[in-house]
Amino acid sequence: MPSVTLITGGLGFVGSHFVWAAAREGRDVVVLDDGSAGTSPELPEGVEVVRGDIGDRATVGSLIRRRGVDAIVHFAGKIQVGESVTNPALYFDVNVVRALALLEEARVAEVPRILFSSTAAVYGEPEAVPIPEDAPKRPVNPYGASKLTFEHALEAYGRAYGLRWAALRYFNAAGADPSGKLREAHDPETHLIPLMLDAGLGRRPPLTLFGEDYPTRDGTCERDYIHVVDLASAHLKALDRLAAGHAVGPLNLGTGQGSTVREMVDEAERVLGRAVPRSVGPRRAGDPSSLVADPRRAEEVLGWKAQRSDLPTLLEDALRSRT
Ligand SMILES: NC(=O)c1ccc[n+]([C@@H]2O[C@H](COP(=O)([O-])OP(=O)(O)OC[C@H]3O[C@@H](n4cnc5c(N)ncnc54)[C@H](O)[C@@H]3O)[C@@H](O)[C@H]2O)c1
Ligand SMILES: O=c1ccn([C@@H]2O[C@H](COP(=O)(O)OP(=O)(O)O[C@H]3O[C@H](CO)[C@@H](O)[C@H](O)[C@H]3O)[C@@H](O)[C@H]2O)c(=O)[nH]1
Repeated sequence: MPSVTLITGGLGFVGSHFVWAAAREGRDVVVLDDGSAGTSPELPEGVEVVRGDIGDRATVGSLIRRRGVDAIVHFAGKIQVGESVTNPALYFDVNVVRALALLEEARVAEVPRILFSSTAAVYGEPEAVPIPEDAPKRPVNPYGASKLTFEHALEAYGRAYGLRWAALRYFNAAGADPSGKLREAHDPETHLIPLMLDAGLGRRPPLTLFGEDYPTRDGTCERDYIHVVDLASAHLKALDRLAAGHAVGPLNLGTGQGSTVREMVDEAERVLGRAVPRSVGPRRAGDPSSLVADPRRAEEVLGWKAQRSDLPTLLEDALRSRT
């Protein structure tokens, strides 16, 4: 029987890019999204979109059975670090309680494999960068804690029930499809790249740099920005590996190269050809100083390497999607 993949959160930033990548390879996919992020990206013709909650077991179960789903790629969730500090109840509800309902329904329906969007936030403040997968996991915000909890559930389901799973720990998802038809559009937008490009384009207020007293080379936070198109290709490879009967487990998806906030702003100014108005503000709660992936395990296991994540390409793609 041909494979059918259920994509939760397929109307979101990373999920919509994955839907296109899968469809371009002729894969059969169905999207489940409750629309809570308020985005409605253009998706490939013919892709079924079910409006529903991952925690609604009746909806999930009937969808899995009706479409014959044999793999799940689970992107749906709440994603803002700052909001998770002020409203942890929401993060544990969506990212843990409802996600566990999805997982349990998948088990009952005998779905053999699942890919999960995890995050660098599971590591917290790392002891050393670049960060390998077996580094200590001590999240410093409820967002990271909620994602790590779901990873623990996957591990336990794998051991007890033979579920084959991968937890793909993205570092900072960024960029956009080179066609310009998809874009990073969170509401409210909290991510650095859209905020700084829009500030440079005069569409938003000046950018605030959150802190300049971090122990990094220029005092601003360092992150590892990974293009969504590279994320999508890693997911396809991970799905194939699971389908071939292999275990995958946790994998970092990053480039291994960190960029500071100031370096990002400098590169954005070059790509924009104009200044990004900005000021320096206090630190944002829950921000680790430096998060850079050691991507070697993903490269070995998946035979994958980031291709479009160099800063000029990544920012040019992001800019094209906003103009
Ligand atoms: N953007 C990043 O930098 C980044 C980094 C690391 C990990 N991640 C993870 O990747 C995943 C996707 O992130 P994104 O940036 O595309 O976020 P996004 O907000 O654009 O997409 C999430 C999607 O999930 C949907 N959703 C939320 N709650 C739902 C529910 N209860 N039931 C059904 N659908 C629901 C939303 O409507 C949205 O379309 C998330 O799990 C996030 O934690 C993102
Ligand atoms: O107006 C802004 C917005 C961000 N930043 C800084 O820019 C960096 C990147 O911030 P942001 O784009 O908000 O991403 P992160 O907070 O690093 O979090 C992202 O990356 C994490 C993994 O690193 C994921 O888990 C999260 O889902 C995703 O939101 C951080 O140092 C922020 O302090 C600013 O200085 N000013």
